[in-house]
Amino acid sequence: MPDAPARHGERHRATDRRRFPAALLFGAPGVGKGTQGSILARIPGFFHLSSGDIFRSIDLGGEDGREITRHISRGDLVPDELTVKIWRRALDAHMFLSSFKPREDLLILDGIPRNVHQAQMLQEHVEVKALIHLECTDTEAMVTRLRRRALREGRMDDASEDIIRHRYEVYSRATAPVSEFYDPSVIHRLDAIGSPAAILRRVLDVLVPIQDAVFAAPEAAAEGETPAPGA
Ligand SMILES: Nc1ncnc2c1ncn2[C@@H]1O[C@H](COP(=O)(O)OP(=O)(O)O)[C@@H](O)[C@H]1O
Repeated sequence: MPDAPARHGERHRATDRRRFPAALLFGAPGVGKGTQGSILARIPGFFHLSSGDIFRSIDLGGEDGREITRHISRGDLVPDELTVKIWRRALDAHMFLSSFKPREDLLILDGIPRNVHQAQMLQEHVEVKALIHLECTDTEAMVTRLRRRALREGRMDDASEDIIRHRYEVYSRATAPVSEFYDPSVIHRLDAIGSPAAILRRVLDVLVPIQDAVFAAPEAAAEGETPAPGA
């Protein structure tokens, strides 16, 4: 059941205390996380949840929507408490509608966690089995890609080159350290240069064995695997 809405600023306490096995799609803006995520979303057994997509689907006229817009339009991160609250609400809604089926689907998170504090907050909700770091050293190529995406999709976070460059600065300062939060055994660094299919193959090489291991024992998956720390 979806949780009762937590007030803004309150720590979100999920009523469903399961920790869902998850893989993180990680990397700089424009590196292709969303492309891989949307392909994975079409494969049975994966459930892709993008924090950016969640924010873009929120009613911009409401209180949360106005605050989110303020941060996104500057290329800044949305505050952690609000981010995790809304992310968890979206996850609960998908579970309620059975678009996310915890017994069958490996959760693929895209765009979250975006700093170490979010990584700590998410520990209560997910068990990170893999962090897939899509790497591309050609920042200029990615900036060009984002400018094209802005024209195509009208995204406010890519509206100007200044905002895009600010997003890179936020990535290097706040997001890149997230990969050090996790055990090195779960980190997979993949070359993000290549066709979507070539990169998909690299991503699946990591994810398929994890999916097999997590869902091989149906009763373990049915229990939602590991209880949250302190549960
Ligand atoms: N986990 C998060 N924490 C804070 N802000 C976020 C988070 N995810 C997305 N955002 C906000 O939404 C914007 C767009 O995110 P996203 O769609 O993931 O961008 P990209 O795919 O280019 O990396 C970010 O620049 C940020 O302002």
